[in-house]
Amino acid sequence: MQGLFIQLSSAVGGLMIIMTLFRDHIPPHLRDLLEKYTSKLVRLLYPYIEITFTEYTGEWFKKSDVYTAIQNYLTEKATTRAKKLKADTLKDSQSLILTMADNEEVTDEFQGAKLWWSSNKIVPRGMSLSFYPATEERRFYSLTFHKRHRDLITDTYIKHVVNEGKAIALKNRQRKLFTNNPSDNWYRYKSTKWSPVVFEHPATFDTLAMEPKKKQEIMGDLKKFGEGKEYYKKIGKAWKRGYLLYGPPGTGKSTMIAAMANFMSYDVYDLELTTVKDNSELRRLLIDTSSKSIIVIEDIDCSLDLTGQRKKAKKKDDDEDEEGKGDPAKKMKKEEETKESKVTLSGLLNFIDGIWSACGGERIIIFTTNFVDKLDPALIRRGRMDKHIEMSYCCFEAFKVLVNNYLDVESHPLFGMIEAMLKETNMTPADVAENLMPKSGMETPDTCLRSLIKALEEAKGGAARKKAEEEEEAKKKAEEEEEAKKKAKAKDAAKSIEGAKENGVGANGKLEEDKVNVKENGVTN
Ligand SMILES: Nc1ncnc2c1ncn2[C@@H]1O[C@H](COP(=O)(O)OP(=O)(O)OP(=O)(O)O)[C@@H](O)[C@H]1O
Ligand SMILES: [Mg+2]
Repeated sequence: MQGLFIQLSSAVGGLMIIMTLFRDHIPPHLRDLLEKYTSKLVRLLYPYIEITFTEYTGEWFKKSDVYTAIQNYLTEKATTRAKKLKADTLKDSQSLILTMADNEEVTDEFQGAKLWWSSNKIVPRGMSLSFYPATEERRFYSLTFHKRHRDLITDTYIKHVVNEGKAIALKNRQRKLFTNNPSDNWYRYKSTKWSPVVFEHPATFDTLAMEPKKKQEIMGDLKKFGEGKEYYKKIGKAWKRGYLLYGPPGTGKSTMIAAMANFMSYDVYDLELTTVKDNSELRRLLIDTSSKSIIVIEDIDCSLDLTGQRKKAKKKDDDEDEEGKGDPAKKMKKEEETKESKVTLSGLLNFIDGIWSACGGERIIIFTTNFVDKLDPALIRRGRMDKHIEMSYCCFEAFKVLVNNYLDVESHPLFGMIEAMLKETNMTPADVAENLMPKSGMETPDTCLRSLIKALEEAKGGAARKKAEEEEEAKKKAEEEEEAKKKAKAKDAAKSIEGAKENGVGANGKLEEDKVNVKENGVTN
């Protein structure tokens, strides 16, 4: 069968060559007829299908998203398979990349089907006015495959290529860190709600000091979330996840956020709540964030009144307002004060739970706090903040990560001593890291570790001193309270004697006894 196909193909090929060579000698009507039937024959015998993807769509200047996705997809294949490559920079990409050179071909395989991709360009002859940017060249990719794979390619493969290409673009893109602008500037010329800077934080889960088990659990959770599009759709839940990071200062909450953003290849929106005037501004800001992003509110207990104090403060204002009715200076002051953030807990909860939270695809929301107990339970209940992560003082496992990061040391005879000391002393990873970091460039790992031991000893001594001082303070306070109680009792007793005297109680009765007691002890029992 294959032999027959080859023979027929060469016959048709021969016919086409003859036609090209003797084109001018063939009468026009016969030439048209021959061309028509030859192309019919070619279509009949040629079992391959070709699809082209052009760089620009019908709209002016609009680069085709599908073309860009294919370009990204083929870039990965081309670097290992193509013989001719060209260096290029893709839009929003971090670095120089190698793409397929023009007229180059790479092969691909998908579920047993073999496919050929080629990159082509047409340079139109002669001068013409064009709306296409830069040059006159029109680039396109051609995909060739056997017609028996038609359904597989058109239904599944092309979608797969486009999705893969988009994922590659996402991974390689220059990520951004956004901070919110005050709303007074939102509608100025060229102004936006968020200001971006390039996000290049080096923290990763590898460099994060934490128990490995806990770290793995968080990474697994994030991975599951990132791949959970269909799952969230199935359970009818908005594709978002909330994390609450809590712990003392310097335990790595901000570092963890950076590591999460790098792990997921997400942008970060750092939301400063104190510059947001009210709930509607908050909503406008949040719906202006893009998909695949982390929205961070640091120190949530400081930026928002979550403990009911806002209501008290407001009530006080109202009282003052009543008193100072008609006073223009007070009125102005009040107007100025009301300009401050009026974002409420319910406003924040509405966004987290409400239908807006489902706009624009996957999002992670992270709150951090130093004082988890201060937070309103409504804010941190499961479902809102799906995962609570405690960032704690440095344990030995975390120390091992830090010592490896800072000193390239995996084991050392001093490790045993440090392990024991870390169990007894609370020291944050930030402090451990600070002590491990070589200061003058003359230190060896040994001297750095000894300096950490010294710091741990001091911290332990300091903690013991602090504890003793606290105990002393508590004892003193208890004694003072006891003394005050005694004095109050004596005062009461003296008062009752006076009262009894006035009422004429016998001079030798019980009252006389009490009087003696008061005189002698300063107290009655
Ligand atoms: N778990 C950790 N792993 C690696 N480095 C850490 C860790 N914790 C702290 N550090 C180091 O200490 C510095 C301070 O940490 P970070 O800013 O993440 O603490 P934080 O918990 O956010 O503190 P705060 O509550 O004051 O905001 C970081 O720059 C980092 O170098
Ligand atoms: Mg922080």
